[in-house]
Amino acid sequence: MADPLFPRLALIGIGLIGASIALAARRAGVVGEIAIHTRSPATLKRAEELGLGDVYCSTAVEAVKDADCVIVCVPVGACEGVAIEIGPHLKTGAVISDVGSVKAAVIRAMAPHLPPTVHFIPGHPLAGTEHSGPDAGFAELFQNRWTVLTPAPDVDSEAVARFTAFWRALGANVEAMSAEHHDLVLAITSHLPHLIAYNIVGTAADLESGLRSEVLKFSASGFRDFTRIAASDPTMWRDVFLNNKDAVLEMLGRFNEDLALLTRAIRNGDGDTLFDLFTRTRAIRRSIIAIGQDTAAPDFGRRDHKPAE
Ligand SMILES: NC(=O)c1ccc[n+]([C@@H]2O[C@H](COP(=O)([O-])OP(=O)(O)OC[C@H]3O[C@@H](n4cnc5c(N)ncnc54)[C@H](O)[C@@H]3O)[C@@H](O)[C@H]2O)c1
Ligand SMILES: O=C(O)C(=O)C[C@]1(C(=O)O)C=C[C@@H](O)C=C1
Repeated sequence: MADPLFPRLALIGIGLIGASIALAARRAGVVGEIAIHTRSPATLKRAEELGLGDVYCSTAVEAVKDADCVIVCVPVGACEGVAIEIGPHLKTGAVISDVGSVKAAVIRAMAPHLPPTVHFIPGHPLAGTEHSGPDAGFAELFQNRWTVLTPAPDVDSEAVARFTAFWRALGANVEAMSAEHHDLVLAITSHLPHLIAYNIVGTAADLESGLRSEVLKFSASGFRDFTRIAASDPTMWRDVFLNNKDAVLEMLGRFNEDLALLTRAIRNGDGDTLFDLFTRTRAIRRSIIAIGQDTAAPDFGRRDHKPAE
């Protein structure tokens, strides 16, 4: 059997994403030993019961010792604390990454605490569900989905190639781009949709009780899809909005302008405006399905969007 890409992989945080990485990496045979640390002892015990790793560590320092690759799988707001803790204990030449849904803020928070002897390759798998915790993980999560990497331009290309190969072995398609571009694209494709879902479900929940019970009773349609998204982890999404503020506000501004136009069209009985928009959006959905990416990333076509080595 070929040598593993990383003899020791350390996962810090073992929820939906950490557990899915553990299962997928094990199945792909790309790692030797998997060391796991997570904040709560109960979750660490559960990870052990599920057989997600080989070594279960009560501290992050213990988990990263001699690790060739460390992936931090915690909420965005917890990344800085983890970097402070593990920074002095990282193996020379190790790849250090994360899976945070926001990139620029995570890089600002982590980079100052990492030694120059490691290769920092931030990442974001564009795959997930509304579930969290280690029981939610599954090996197929990354299959045919995008993972975006946002290494600084001067990061060692061999390390980037090795980490790209790791994600590809987990079934992902890999793209590299700048952290700022990532954050702008994800603001419209992921963060705003979640904000809209949280808001519409909140609006329904605030209706007077008679109407609210009707909403719940008849929610077998579009509203139900929103409730799935709005069931996503509150800590994770609080951190996303606190850490991608500018890009989300930019997209929210555009969204509100477009919503005002639709509001006016409805008030004025302007059916053409409504029909034209709905025709355009239906075509977008059909083109996404036609290229077989209804579960993958949208078009990132911009100058700083380049395939990973
Ligand atoms: N859920 C998704 O759909 C999704 C998709 C892609 C990326 N992400 C990103 O992945 C990261 C993890 O998300 P998740 O869905 O796996 O969350 P999760 O809640 O399922 O798991 C997070 C884990 O991190 C642990 N943790 C929290 N703070 C910690 C700390 N300081 N030290 C050690 N462990 C700590 C928690 O105990 C938990 O086990 C987030 O940054 C999120 O933005 C999530
Ligand atoms: O499918 C879902 O439930 C998701 O919300 C996954 C989703 C997304 O918005 O597409 C959520 C956040 C992540 O950062 C990446 C993926």
